[in-house]
Amino acid sequence: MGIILGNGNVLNQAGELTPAEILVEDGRIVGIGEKLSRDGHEWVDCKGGMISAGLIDVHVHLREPGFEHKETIATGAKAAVRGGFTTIACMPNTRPSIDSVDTVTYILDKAREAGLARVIPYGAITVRQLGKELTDFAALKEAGIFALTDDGVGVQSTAMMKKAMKAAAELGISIVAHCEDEDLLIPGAALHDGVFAARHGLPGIPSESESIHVGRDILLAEQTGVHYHVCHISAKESVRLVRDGKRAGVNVTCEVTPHHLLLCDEDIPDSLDTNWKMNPPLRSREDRAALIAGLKDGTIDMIATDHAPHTQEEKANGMARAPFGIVGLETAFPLLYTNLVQTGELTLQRLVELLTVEPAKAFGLPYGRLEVGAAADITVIDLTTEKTIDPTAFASKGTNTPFAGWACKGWPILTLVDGKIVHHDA
Ligand SMILES: NC(=O)N[C@@H](CC(=O)O)C(=O)O
Ligand SMILES: [Zn+2]
Repeated sequence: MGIILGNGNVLNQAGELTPAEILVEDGRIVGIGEKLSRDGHEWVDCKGGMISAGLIDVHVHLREPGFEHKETIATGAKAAVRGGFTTIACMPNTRPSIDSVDTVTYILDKAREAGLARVIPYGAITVRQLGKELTDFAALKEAGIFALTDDGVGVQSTAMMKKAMKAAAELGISIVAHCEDEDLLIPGAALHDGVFAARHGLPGIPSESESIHVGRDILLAEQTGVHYHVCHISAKESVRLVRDGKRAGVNVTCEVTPHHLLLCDEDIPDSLDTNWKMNPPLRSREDRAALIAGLKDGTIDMIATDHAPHTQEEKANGMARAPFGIVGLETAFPLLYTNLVQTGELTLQRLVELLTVEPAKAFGLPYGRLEVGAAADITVIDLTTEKTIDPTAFASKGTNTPFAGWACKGWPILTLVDGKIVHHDA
């Protein structure tokens, strides 16, 4: 006996929503049609919502092991499926960091126990993410990592990055980079080096601290032939470098976060609320415009949340000392749908692609498509009911978001992973 997702709509080739039912059996999509035979299957009402392939997020901080007070694999995976995400890749800046087979295995086991989203851990590029010594790439690959990254910090040494790319290319693993040149950082700087920081007399984080690494790494990727992916791109110069790299035939991809697409430094409240502090920082209005242009022309390949939960106590430490990061899994789709699709900036079809097939394509994942034969990773999204973002209702332990109180449409109501219902807002 299977499950029929009825009373829903799918995007057709032309990007229009058309009525469709989906039949799921044994973890796979086995039928898509306007009316399917009931045949004793369980029937689930999609209430007129959009049925899409499950969303994929390649940039999530789950905090376990080591920082379970901020998030656990179970709470993060719950937040993921509530946000419509069926596959998430989790970052290695845990304690211990994900630099050994044991830690990879620990995370995969915990994720299986939680039984919610697919969780695929990244492996660290360097031991303890200290930038000094490469981890055992072959062993990490064998253990099942998503890709390699030292996210949370940039790989400072150019020689180390080149060595990492060479080794990763040989093994067919992607190198994913948090681009940040620490030489250009001022201690305590928390916000973009732009109009807002200047108005408040605060030290700023310059755009070139990011773009210098982007440029350096694209040249190294060209040399080594590795697939190189830029995390949370934020500066217009970085977008330009990726665009040029792609034109030159370099195997470079990049992601952008919902917050960098929707906010800029001038939106930060004068109260200096630390829910507006994240790394990279919200940049200028022009940077934000360049990110949207990059999404439209294909320079930017995908959207990833950079879900980075921290406790309210930690965030209460003031702008200079509070940790960088905001949560994103439970608000990404409604925010993007309401503020980019409904405003006419992006089509619904493109938004869905940026969260499904595009990340799958870039990283060679067998997910992200709603088609017969595919794994039944499915998300149903209510495009009409408006609700206000309420952090107290999050499944995530983190409530650190600048979007509290925003009214949005586009809320995921049903999520299936491997044919199993893991979230149902009935
Ligand atoms: N993005 C953030 O602001 N913070 C991330 C680290 C990171 O992704 O660089 C975190 O781990 O909290
Ligand atoms: Zn990062």
